[in-house]
Amino acid sequence: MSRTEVVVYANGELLAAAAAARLVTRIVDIQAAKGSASVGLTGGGTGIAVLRELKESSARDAIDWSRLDLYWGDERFVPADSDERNEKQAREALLDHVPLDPKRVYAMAPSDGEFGDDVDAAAAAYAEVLAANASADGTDDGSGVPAFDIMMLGLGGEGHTASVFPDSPAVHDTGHSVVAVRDCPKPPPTRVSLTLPAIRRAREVWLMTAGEAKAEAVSLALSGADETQVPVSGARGYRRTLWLLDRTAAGKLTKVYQTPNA
Ligand SMILES: O=C1O[C@H](COP(=O)(O)O)[C@@H](O)[C@H](O)[C@H]1O
Repeated sequence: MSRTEVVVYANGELLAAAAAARLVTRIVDIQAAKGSASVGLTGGGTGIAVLRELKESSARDAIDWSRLDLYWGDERFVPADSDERNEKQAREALLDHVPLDPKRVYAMAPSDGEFGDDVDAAAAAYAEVLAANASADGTDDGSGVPAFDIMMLGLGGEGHTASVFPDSPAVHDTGHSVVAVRDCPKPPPTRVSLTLPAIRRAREVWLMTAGEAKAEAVSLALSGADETQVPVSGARGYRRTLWLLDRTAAGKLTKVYQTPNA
């Protein structure tokens, strides 16, 4: 059975620090239980702030970084050295500072990588990586997507998550795990993204966001809005969906949620 939980923090800084602490605990518990853990990373302000907090935390040494598989929920299809790239931001914030096994860091291709500017090929290649890993780790249910332990995601004020935007081809795609995304309303316009069905292969989805601009989308998603109009509504973990919000992002919720020190 899947459960939804909402935790509200006083501000975005506290949210990022608390999410980083939560991530350490969860990864350590998962590694203790089954040897290794898999985590999907997100771009965006809050997602990168969480990684920065983790880098600064001495508790990060509790994680066995060599037994961690890292994926991305989406990537901006730009050159490898572009500051807009989610992977580059994640590396600077955390990944370059911890002893990861480079073979277990599964980045999506940049626009100057092995597939050149062919974004469809980049998406197809990532789908192949997911399928190979799902088969290797024994979690393939026929979808070709591993059962990620934790998928971290952000969201946009218009309701996008990963790079799945409202009423876009990606949100209507139920036949692929990874898609090329063009003409994004938010720049950069070309991206690679997991689809909603692939996201739902995660045991836990953590939706993390701060700011008043996100309040409407948060409220719509938690009221069960149609995922084709509010894609984040369809981002659910099959065991748990955890919303980590600051007070302003939670500002349009009518129900009272757990609010530590908020
Ligand atoms: O472009 C993106 O935006 C979203 C949300 O970012 P935010 O800065 O508004 O929090 C993010 O989830 C996604 O990974 C990223 O590519």
